[in-house]
Amino acid sequence: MCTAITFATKDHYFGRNLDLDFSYNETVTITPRNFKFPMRKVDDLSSHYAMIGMATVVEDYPLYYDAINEAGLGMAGLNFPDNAHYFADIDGKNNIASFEMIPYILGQAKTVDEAKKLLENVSVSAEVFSADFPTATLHWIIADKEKSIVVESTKEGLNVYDNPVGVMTNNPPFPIQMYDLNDYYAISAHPLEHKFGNGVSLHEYSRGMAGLGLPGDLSSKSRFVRAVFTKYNSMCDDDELSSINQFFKILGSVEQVKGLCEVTPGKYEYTIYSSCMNQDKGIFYYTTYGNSDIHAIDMHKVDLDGGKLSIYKLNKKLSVSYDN
Ligand SMILES: C[C@H](CCC(=O)NCCS(=O)(=O)O)[C@H]1CC[C@H]2[C@@H]3[C@H](O)C[C@@H]4C[C@H](O)CC[C@]4(C)[C@H]3C[C@H](O)[C@]12C
Repeated sequence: MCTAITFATKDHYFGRNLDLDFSYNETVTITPRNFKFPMRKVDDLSSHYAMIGMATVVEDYPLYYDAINEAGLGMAGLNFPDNAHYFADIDGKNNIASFEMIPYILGQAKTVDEAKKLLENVSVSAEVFSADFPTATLHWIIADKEKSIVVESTKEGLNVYDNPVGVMTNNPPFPIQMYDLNDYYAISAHPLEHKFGNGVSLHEYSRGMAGLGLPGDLSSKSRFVRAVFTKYNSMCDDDELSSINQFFKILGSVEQVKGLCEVTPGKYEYTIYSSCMNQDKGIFYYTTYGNSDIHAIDMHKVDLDGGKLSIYKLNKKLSVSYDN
């Protein structure tokens, strides 16, 4: 399972938790403007917006999980098992393989509206990257500095939904997630008057009781509600350090601790990494399960007119500052 969020203070931020039981050796990868993205069914992208994000690089091809481009548009793929459906090639459509979706959109669109325009003629093709990888069953969140959408390719075709809360997890399909927020209508971060009549003596014996009912488990429906509630009630200063610290705290409210979610006998899902991308500055921040220090890679520190990938290995080793 995974959770992606958008967040704004003075700048705009986009990122996700990647929850899985193993890693595909992902790295922070910068793709400059003149790196050639070979496309299977449409013209290769030989000149495009530069992007930075988390990717597994296979034979010099970055298979992105989440990224932003130099214009600040962000996109992330999250698991959408049983519901994701990819198609055989359709005449007259741009048939884009699921692993090509992030470069296809971020390479060519500066905003959500431009992404929507591109998506009008896209069919997600069932083409696999190689026999060595399973087909990723994904849906995508796309966000610029103002708004966000969700893209779901199901048996019915390609659905594009406005995402007013800027949060996405996994199943069920996005309209159901949004509808189910109704169930939590009354939850609040502020103390409430009880509604049991004047004669009943009730008191709040603990702080936080107005939030009773907020789901605490790790299912994707529960993480969706919890991330939306946490994002909208969280408060922080608007400088960069306060903002990224707060972003990781919000993701922390839905992170997965090893051992709590068994996916196959003896194998447990956990938050392998959390990412936070500054959409205004082109900086990719991340933490890993093993090392909660925040690491940063700035896309503008490399030659974005180049043609070669810049690849940064993740720092997964814990270090402790001893104060005496
Ligand atoms: C499984 C990952 C999403 C995390 C998630 O939602 N996990 C929950 C699992 S579940 O709901 O509980 O089943 C997704 C996100 C990005 C995906 C990867 C990226 O799409 C890049 C390549 C794409 C290739 O086609 C397949 C391997 C792959 C390297 C993908 C493997 C896997 O599907 C990833 C890592």
